Amino acid sequence: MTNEFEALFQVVKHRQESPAEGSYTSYLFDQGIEKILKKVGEESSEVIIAAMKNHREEIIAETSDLLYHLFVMLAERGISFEEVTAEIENRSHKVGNLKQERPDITDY
Ligand SMILES: N=c1c2ncn([C@@H]3O[C@H](COP(=O)(O)OP(=O)(O)OP(=O)(O)O)[C@@H](O)[C@H]3O)c2ncn1[C@@H]1O[C@H](COP(=O)(O)O)[C@@H](O)[C@H]1O
Repeated sequence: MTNEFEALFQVVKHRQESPAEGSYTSYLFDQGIEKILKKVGEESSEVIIAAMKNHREEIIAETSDLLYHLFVMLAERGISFEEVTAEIENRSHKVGNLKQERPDITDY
């Protein structure tokens, strides 16, 4: 699974380094961070809507759109795929992440 993600990230990086005619990825890099973040926002909303509708194919399609646009954002900000996977790996050693409920305030 990580291999597909890594391969997609490599394609994105390649487009960043060598823009290609007719490439949507190159178009995004050319437009800049505001456009990229606008797409991340749009695609996030579309994932939420698809999940609310519980429409299986739509959830998968919109999640794929969101991941792609997140990868473009990471590349634009100079963050490597390995930095994110290292963070995920670090977290995998921790369990019991549920925050304890705050005690009720009884003294004012
Ligand atoms: N994974 C993706 C991918 N996911 C989504 N998209 C594009 O993201 C866009 C999102 O659709 P929207 O309707 O929201 O946006 P739009 O109206 O087309 O574009 P805007 O005017 O809103 O920017 C579509 O044009 C999709 O084709 C992607 N474009 C490219 N890739 C990958 O990037 C590779 C290189 O693609 P190019 O850069 O186009 O050669 C491809 O082989 C894929 O692996």
